[in-house]
Amino acid sequence: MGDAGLPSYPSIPPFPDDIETAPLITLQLKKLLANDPSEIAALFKCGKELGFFYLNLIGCEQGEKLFYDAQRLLSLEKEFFDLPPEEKAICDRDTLKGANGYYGYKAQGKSVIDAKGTLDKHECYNLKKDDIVGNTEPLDRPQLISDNIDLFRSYATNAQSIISVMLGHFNDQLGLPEGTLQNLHRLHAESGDHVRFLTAPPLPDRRGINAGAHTDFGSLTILFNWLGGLQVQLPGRTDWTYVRPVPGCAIVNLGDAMVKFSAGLLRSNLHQVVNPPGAQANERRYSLVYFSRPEDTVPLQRLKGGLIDLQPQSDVPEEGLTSKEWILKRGLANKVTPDWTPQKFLESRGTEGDRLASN
Ligand SMILES: O=C(O)CCC(=O)C(=O)O
Ligand SMILES: [Fe+2]
Repeated sequence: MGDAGLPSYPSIPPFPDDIETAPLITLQLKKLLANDPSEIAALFKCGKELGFFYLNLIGCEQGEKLFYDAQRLLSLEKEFFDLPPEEKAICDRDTLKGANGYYGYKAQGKSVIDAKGTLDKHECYNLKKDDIVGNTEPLDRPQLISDNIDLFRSYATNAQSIISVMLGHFNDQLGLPEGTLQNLHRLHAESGDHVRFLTAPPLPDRRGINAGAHTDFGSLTILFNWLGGLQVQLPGRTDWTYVRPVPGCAIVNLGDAMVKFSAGLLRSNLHQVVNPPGAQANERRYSLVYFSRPEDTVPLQRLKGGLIDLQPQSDVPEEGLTSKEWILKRGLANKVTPDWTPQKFLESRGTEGDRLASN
């Protein structure tokens, strides 16, 4: 039994009670699955206002399965990062065949977190949904990952199905033709969806940023973290506010694709990750993320119909990159390479570009 009274939840030092935390709304997955009208309205409001919310997974079979799979994946994640470097090198993103330089393992300090060129403080491993569910040939990976592929499959298919329910509600609230958003995110179509393992050691001075300010590139993100450190920039503010991890809840946020599809009606909020606060500061931090993204060939531009047609038209023509092009543009521009420039980094920013520029 862990801290939260939930079986298999890890024992961890408490998140401090004396720091400001972001007022994220808690939505009940159980109610969203049951098409509860007030929960659906609350989901839409969260999407328009902060773009981040807690999703309580307890109380329904699908949610509890996701929650308990996430706890098992946390143990696996710790084992993965403890593998010797030569094992992790099997799936190094810079040499991994078929990874486009993006999927696979990234060692600490291999990307930059700001335009000054500051190096990141985290390690991560991105395992593609297409790989997990058999849409494409598996990329090379350590045996540990292959041995646990059933757990990844259970987790990814369940996450994708929960995301599809939420996309359906956004679709209907936006007044789009039935099934529009869900049909741009089909499980068996190739996309940039992936499961991410992410870890960072405690920083030497217990301060500082381990993942820089960003918005997520895709549609919806389901995030599990156990220690604090995630921070959001609340609307109208330029400082950063911690998001308290809540046992039994995932943190869900909208990405840039939702902003583009909805012509700015929905919000993809800036966030960053710093060293855990208070009594948690000496701990290694882990997170587990499911990123959903539109299918590879989908152009990232405003959809037609419903409330979107009432959004202002921009004078600047839309770039209209496909989902795959957008991910690679954003995902590769922060790599430490000989030709990295601050300009390249700035040009690769997401829909938050204007907000960052105004800070
Ligand atoms: O580790 C976290 O809490 C957030 C991670 C994140 O924002 C990301 O991987 O995009
Ligand atoms: Fe993120």
